[in-house]
Parts: sequence; structure tokens; C-alpha cells
Amino acid sequence: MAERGLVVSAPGKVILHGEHAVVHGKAALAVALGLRTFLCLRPGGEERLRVRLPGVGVLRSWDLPGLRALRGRLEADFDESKPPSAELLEALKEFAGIPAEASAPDSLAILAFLYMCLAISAKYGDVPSADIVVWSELPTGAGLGSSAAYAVCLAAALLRTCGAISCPLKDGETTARWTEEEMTLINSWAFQGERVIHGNPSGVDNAVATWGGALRYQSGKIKSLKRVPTLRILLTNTKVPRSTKVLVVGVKEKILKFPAIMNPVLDSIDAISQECQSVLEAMPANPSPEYYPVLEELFDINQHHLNVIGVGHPSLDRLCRVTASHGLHSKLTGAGGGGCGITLLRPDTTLLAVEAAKRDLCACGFECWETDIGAPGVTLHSSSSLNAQVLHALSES
Ligand SMILES: Nc1ncnc2c1ncn2[C@@H]1O[C@H](COP(=O)(O)OP(=O)(O)O)[C@@H](O)[C@H]1O
Ligand SMILES: C[C@@](O)(CCOP(=O)(O)O)CC(=O)O
Ligand SMILES: [Mg+2]
Repeated sequence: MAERGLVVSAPGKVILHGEHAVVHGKAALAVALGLRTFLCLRPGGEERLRVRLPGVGVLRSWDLPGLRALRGRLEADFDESKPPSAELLEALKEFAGIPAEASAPDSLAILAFLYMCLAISAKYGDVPSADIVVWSELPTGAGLGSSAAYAVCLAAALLRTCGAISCPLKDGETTARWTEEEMTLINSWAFQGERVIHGNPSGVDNAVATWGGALRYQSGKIKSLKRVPTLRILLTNTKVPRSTKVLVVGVKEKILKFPAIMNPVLDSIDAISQECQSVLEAMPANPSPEYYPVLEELFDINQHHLNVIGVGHPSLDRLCRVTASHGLHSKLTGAGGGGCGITLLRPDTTLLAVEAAKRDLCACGFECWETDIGAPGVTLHSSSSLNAQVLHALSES
């Protein structure tokens, strides 16, 4: 058990290309965002596990004997190489008093929390007597990988508390990262948490939340890009709620219904990811405008493909039209169906042009902001390193 408790964080992400296709074995390019989820775990007093998830309105606590008994009943099912079984999830729902068909944000968050607490403690130690609070800078359900950032924070905190991974923080350090081997373990358990939340995730989201930076992901293979060019991206949240789980199922159904139509589209998205990766890897650290026309064309082609596979939305079409009227190119990011879009800003895109585009996007009821990309992955913090906003949020949540 970490004596004085711990604070971990993990970044959100944008998928530049490859969302949905990556679920079907194609390549995706994802970059970590400068927006993070934070988890604080403090040792608890009496034998209780308490969790506060203000992002989804959850405040729950359970006595450890009850959790240990539940774990004992389910132990055979905690195989981290396989998706959590329907029976296991039903048992967790019943224990937590969650309706069987529940897929609301709070229900999925509690399910993922309980699954990871019991499964990790079943393998590496005991259920911790602790007070856990999670707070995020990311909008949930908007395509920025909030579920993965949440799962990665949970995995890192629980594995550290069970002693399965080290405490890499040295005296005087404010932040530290884990070793490659430890991040692989964190990522594999975070993928299990994503399986509870998403149903059939590809693993790209938890990979980029773990390793950070920019990476190409395909069928479990992760290739971090050596250098992340300084791309300026405008993030726009249409605020249209949607469920990644539902959208991923919809694409699968369309592939089964029209394989000869859909598979070539997935192959084309795969080729777009490859092409984009080649361009990014050829870019200097601070690319000049001439590199951008091809990136903009790839955005446009991919956005059309995403509409064809059924994950577009009128709000995203409107986003693309508004930015196009300012000479900018956008596409949805993440599962689509609403949520966020990303707009590529060239180095010579003036502040005035960006402000004009933001003004028109906000007039649509959207929320937009520029953020940097290539952020570090899962991180262990000394509490002194956290800024006042995060400290306040974690203490007040
Ligand atoms: N900060 C958080 N605290 C608790 N649960 C979270 C948090 N962020 C995300 N989640 C869980 O992840 C779900 C959103 O995942 P998803 O539909 O994949 O959207 P995205 O990953 O694009 O944000 C939420 O409904 C909730 O269950
Ligand atoms: C649609 C998908 O490709 C990305 C989902 O991203 P998000 O959960 O919307 O942030 C699903 C996946 O890769 O697991
Ligand atoms: Mg997600």
C-alpha cells in the first residue's frame, strides 16, 4: 500500500486518422492532448473503499469484507487476457445495485472501477482500504478518450497500491514516469477497463493515454512516433452526447450488412493513416505551411469516409462547413455521432482567422479551444507538483 497515498494522471487524446477502422485491424494515428484526468488515492481509515467520481456524479463506498467476499465468488472470472464475461458484469451490477441494462455514464464508471479493483487485487494483493477521487479536464463522452484516461489512472493507482509496479518518484522530483515494462502492465489492465466501458475497444485510446506523445496503433502493435511535429489543432465540442459503445456496434453491424462496400472504405482509411504517418515523420519539428495541403486533404477524405460508415452527425457536418468557410479543414475525432471535431491550423493561420472561426463555431452552440498535442502519458505526481486548481478539485470533489 502506498503509505501517504498517491496522485496519478493520464492524458486525453485525439485520433488524427483511423477511428473505428482500428477496431477492425486497420492502423490509427493518435496524439495525446494537453488535457488530463487525475486520480488521488489516499489510505482509508476503517476497512472501507470509497470512490468519488464528480465527472459522472458518483459517490459510493463499500466495506472491504463485502468486496473480498464478492471477489472470492468471482475469482475464476478475473482473466485479464479475456473480455470480462457477461456473468461477471451482471454479478458486479447486482452487487452495486446497477440495473442490468444500465449503460449510463455513472453505471459504466462504477462497473469499470469495481472490476479493476477486484481483478487487480485478486492477482496482486488485497482490496485497498482507501479513498479514491477522480477529476478530469476532459469532457466525458466527447471523443477525447476520457474513458481511457480514467481506466489508465485506475490501473496505475491500483497496481502501484498492490505493489505490482514501483514508485518511480525520487526525492525532490515532482513527477515521474514508469518503466516500459510497467507501462505495458498498466496499459493491459486499462484495456480491461475500456472493455467494461466500451464493449469492444481497439486499445488505441488506452495506449496513447499510457505512452503519451503520438503513436501509430494497429492490432495491438504500438509504434511511438520519434518526434511529434508541432501541429496546431482547434478542438471543437459539438456537445452532442453519444456513446462510443453504441457507435462501435453500429459500424460492426454495417460491415456485416455490406461487407463489399464497407471493407474497401476501411482499407481506404487505413491508407489515409499510413499516408498521414509518412507526412508527419517527414515533417521538421516546426513545419512550414507547404506541408499542410496534403494533411488537409486527408482530413477531408477521412471525414467523408466516416460519414459513409455511419458515425457522422449533422452537428459535425455543420462544424466542417463553418471551418471550411474560413478556409480550414476539420474532421470528427473519436467515435463520432456528435462529440468533438478537430480542425487543422496552419502555421500561417492568423490569430484573427482563428478567432473568427471560433466565433462562428461558438455561435453554433459549440465549445472550442486550442490545445497542444504530444503530452506525456501516465504520470505519478508528488502532491506538491499539482497546480492549485487540481489540488482544490481533488480535495473538494
Ligand atoms: N473522469 C471520469 N470519471 C469517471 N468516469 C469517467 C470519467 N471520464 C470518463 N468516464 C467514463 O467513460 C465514459 C465515456 O467513455 P466514451 O463513451 O468512450 O467517451 P470518450 O472516451 O470519448 O470520452 C463515461 O460515460 C464514464 O463512464
Ligand atoms: C471509435 C474508436 O476507434 C475510438 C473511440 O474513441 P472515444 O471513446 O470516442 O474517445 C473505438 C476504439 O478504437 O476503441
Ligand atoms: Mg472512450
